[in-house]
Amino acid sequence: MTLPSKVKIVEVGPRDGLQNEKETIPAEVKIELVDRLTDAGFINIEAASFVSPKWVPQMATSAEVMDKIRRKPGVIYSALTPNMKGLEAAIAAKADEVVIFGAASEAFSQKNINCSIAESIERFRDVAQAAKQHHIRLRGSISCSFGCPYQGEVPADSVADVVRRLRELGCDEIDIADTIGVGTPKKVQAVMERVAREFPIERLSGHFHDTYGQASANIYASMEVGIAIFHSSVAGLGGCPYAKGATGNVSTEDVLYLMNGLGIDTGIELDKVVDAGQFISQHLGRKAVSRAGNAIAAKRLG
Ligand SMILES: CC(C)(COP(=O)([O-])OP(=O)([O-])OC[C@H]1O[C@@H](n2cnc3c(N)ncnc32)[C@H](O)[C@@H]1OP(=O)([O-])[O-])[C@@H](O)C(=O)NCCC(=O)NCCSC(=O)C[C@@](C)(O)CC(=O)[O-]
Repeated sequence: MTLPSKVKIVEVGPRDGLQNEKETIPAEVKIELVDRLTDAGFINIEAASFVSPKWVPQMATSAEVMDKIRRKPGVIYSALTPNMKGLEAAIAAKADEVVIFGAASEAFSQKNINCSIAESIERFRDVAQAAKQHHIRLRGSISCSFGCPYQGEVPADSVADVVRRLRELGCDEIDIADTIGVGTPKKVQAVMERVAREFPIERLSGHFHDTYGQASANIYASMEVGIAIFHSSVAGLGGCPYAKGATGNVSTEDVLYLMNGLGIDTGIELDKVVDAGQFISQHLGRKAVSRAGNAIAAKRLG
């Protein structure tokens, strides 16, 4: 199978990457991180999450971040919105895109957003209608598409069912997420081929956490079956608070190094992403979780 000549990389570090950090990160650090990523050339950055601050305290600065980042024309700044309260906050914050986020497993849906899959779709219905009325782009995200920390196996048909429901709500793009990083290439290809029967493949994305070190292989395998949109997290930051032990998304630096090596265009400057990864890692007081990021940074030191 041929690989795509160009892929879209959605940078989720400022949200998925930081949401799990225990120490409160000042808004100005989050703002500088987003601005650095804007300068690196991303056309889509997930910068905020309008959820309960009791559930995810780190995202309580989302309104300030969205207000003070330097917006570049043509760049989509996204925010998670699980319900109408979140959507109203996202409209006030002038989000370019809102993300409704469900799960392919009942157990994770309950743990993450405190409702069943069916209830979440009903909650999302109002959010989707309001987003469309306000001409805001709508993305859907499906957690645990390759396995659930609570129920284990997740059938591809379960993922396809949620894709169908999100399609009916009018999603412009749908993320197939490996929340706990358990996916491996053959399984990933099977799930991607199954869900591509429910939704245009060019608007499906792969969101891979790297807990078992499989994310880059899974990205390659996804490209082989036609996926050309991927999420990643600068410095390999992150993990979902409701998936114990889940590490961060695959690092953006590793993904860009892979794409550059394959001659696949991303429009993003790897060196600037390495700078951003080193910036946030220094603030957090720990090394980046990125092989390519750390190797490039070390090489600079000579
Ligand atoms: C979804 C809820 C709010 C439902 O929580 P709930 O308890 O069912 O909602 P509620 O309506 O009963 O409200 C409870 C409290 O939350 C407040 N509230 C209610 N909604 C909002 C809101 N939008 N923004 C701010 N506050 C809100 C509401 O005002 C109330 O405040 P109180 O009266 O107790 O002071 C809750 O379960 C929640 O916030 N969960 C957090 C989910 C989350 O952020 N998870 C991590 C992101 S998802 C993820 O990382 C996975 C992903 C996307 O990356 C893909 C992958 O890898 O899998």
